[in-house]
Amino acid sequence: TTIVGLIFKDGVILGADTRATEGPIVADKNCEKIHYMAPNIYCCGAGTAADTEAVTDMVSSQLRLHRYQTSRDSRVITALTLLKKHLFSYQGHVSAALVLGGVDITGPHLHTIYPHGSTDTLPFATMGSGSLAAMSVFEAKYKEGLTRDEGIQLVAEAICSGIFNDLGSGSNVDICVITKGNKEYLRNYMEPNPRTYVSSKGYSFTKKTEVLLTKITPLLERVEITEVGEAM
Ligand SMILES: C#CCCCC(=O)N[C@@H](Cc1ccccc1)C(=O)N[C@@H](CC(C)C)B(O)O
Repeated sequence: TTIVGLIFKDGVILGADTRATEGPIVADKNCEKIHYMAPNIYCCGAGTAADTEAVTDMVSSQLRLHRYQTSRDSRVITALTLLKKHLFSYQGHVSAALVLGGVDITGPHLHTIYPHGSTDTLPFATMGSGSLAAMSVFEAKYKEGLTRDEGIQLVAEAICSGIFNDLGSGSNVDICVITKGNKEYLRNYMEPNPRTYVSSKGYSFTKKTEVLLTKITPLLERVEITEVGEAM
């Protein structure tokens, strides 16, 4: 996974790739890693898919109940505290590495949360197996006061760095733009790895191959079963 976040002029932008793996196998080519926490708060997840899904769902529900109790919009710090206390209590056994971002009455906020429960607050952040590739892009190009388009561009470039240089990341780029009173979830903002069109007409072989096949087929018909169940 490659997940990122940055603070720009008007708020926060989150980004993620869409690959889920099981060892060397791609288990899902287009999964969603940017989770809804509250109308103004989203969270990217890396690590064990089940853990990132479950922990963000749980805290999202807690935030919703808290909004009813307080009659107020959720704050990013509330989500941060609920997430880190839960992860810390499980001593790192819940393998969720998160990039939490949102805009509340106190302004824009971006945090990283590690599986053991430690957190950091930064103007730009990356997590997952592709985090080093993505961070190299931010270290080279991030600056304060980025416009919405500049921010989206930089997030997309950082995610693409993970997609093309980390085998644990791949497929598409998802982006989420959060500003005061507004959010845009851009699912599959980029699809830089389209599947090349597979001919529906089947395959055609060169003349030579056909000749070879006509020679081999009669031989195959003469294969005898030497022992029960054993074919030569
Ligand atoms: C779909 C499906 C099965 C997903 C299995 C599954 O959690 N894969 C993990 C890697 C992993 C972790 C621990 C044990 C085994 C396999 C994975 O792809 N994590 C990505 C993020 C999640 C949200 C998709 B990323 O961090 O690479």
